[in-house]
Amino acid sequence: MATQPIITVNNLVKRYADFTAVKDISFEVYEGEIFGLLGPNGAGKTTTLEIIETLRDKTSGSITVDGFSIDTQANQIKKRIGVQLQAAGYYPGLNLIELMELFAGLYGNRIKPIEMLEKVALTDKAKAKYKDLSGGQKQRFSIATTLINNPRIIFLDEPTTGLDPQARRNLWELIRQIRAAGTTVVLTTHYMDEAEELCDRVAFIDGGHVIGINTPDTFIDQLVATGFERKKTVKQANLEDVFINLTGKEWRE
Ligand SMILES: Nc1ncnc2c1ncn2[C@@H]1O[C@H](COP(=O)(O)OP(=O)(O)OP(=O)(O)O)[C@@H](O)[C@H]1O
Repeated sequence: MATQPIITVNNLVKRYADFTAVKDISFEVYEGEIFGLLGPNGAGKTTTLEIIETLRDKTSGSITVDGFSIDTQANQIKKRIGVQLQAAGYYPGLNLIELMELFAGLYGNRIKPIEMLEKVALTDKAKAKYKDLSGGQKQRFSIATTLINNPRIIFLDEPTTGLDPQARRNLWELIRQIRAAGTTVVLTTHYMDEAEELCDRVAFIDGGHVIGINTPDTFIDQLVATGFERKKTVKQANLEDVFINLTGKEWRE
């Protein structure tokens, strides 16, 4: 695993009126990794992501993305990152191919929409409207839109929330494929099994502070070394294993 930083956040602070949501946080994301931002509701994850994505102003601190400063080179950063567009921007009258063409036009990029849909296994829905997709398909389409500008880094905010077990696992595979194709992935999630399975490193954010940053394995080993013992599981499987065993691993939508 390369440890070349592609995102560097130094002493980031974000105040909303008299409330400080992000309190002097610093971290690096390495090129080629899947990096998770974890933490309770309201911890400051989305605020931090949106500042890095150039969608929100910071109060103070410095950020570089792929070598470009957010203060002076935001346009360069925008060209190099992929951000999930809000579903509200998905014009209801257009099908997936037409939406892809529209977004590509906004980026000034020439892409083959069908190839983008192929990347996320949605070619058979090419003529469908976004509103008619299942939850998993909507997430995949949304991820496809992040890839239009062939970005160096993509940002995914809770990409598997609300998905069934098959769709979650298949989305993990899709995210791994995107990483394998050379794109760095930064995501937030409230699912710790997802972070453990998918992320190379995670940062825990709480109350606007980074309270820990490491690989999932190192965090777990450190906790175990303190004498922590999980209540012993006597069962060799859990209900999710039953679910997958009964209903299979394929996309179900
Ligand atoms: N535009 C805003 N104006 C005022 N306060 C805001 C604004 N946006 C976010 N906040 C506050 O900043 C804090 C951090 O919010 P943020 O959305 O970054 O948290 P989060 O970690 O992403 O939470 P969640 O896990 O619930 O998505 C919260 O207390 C939130 O209410």
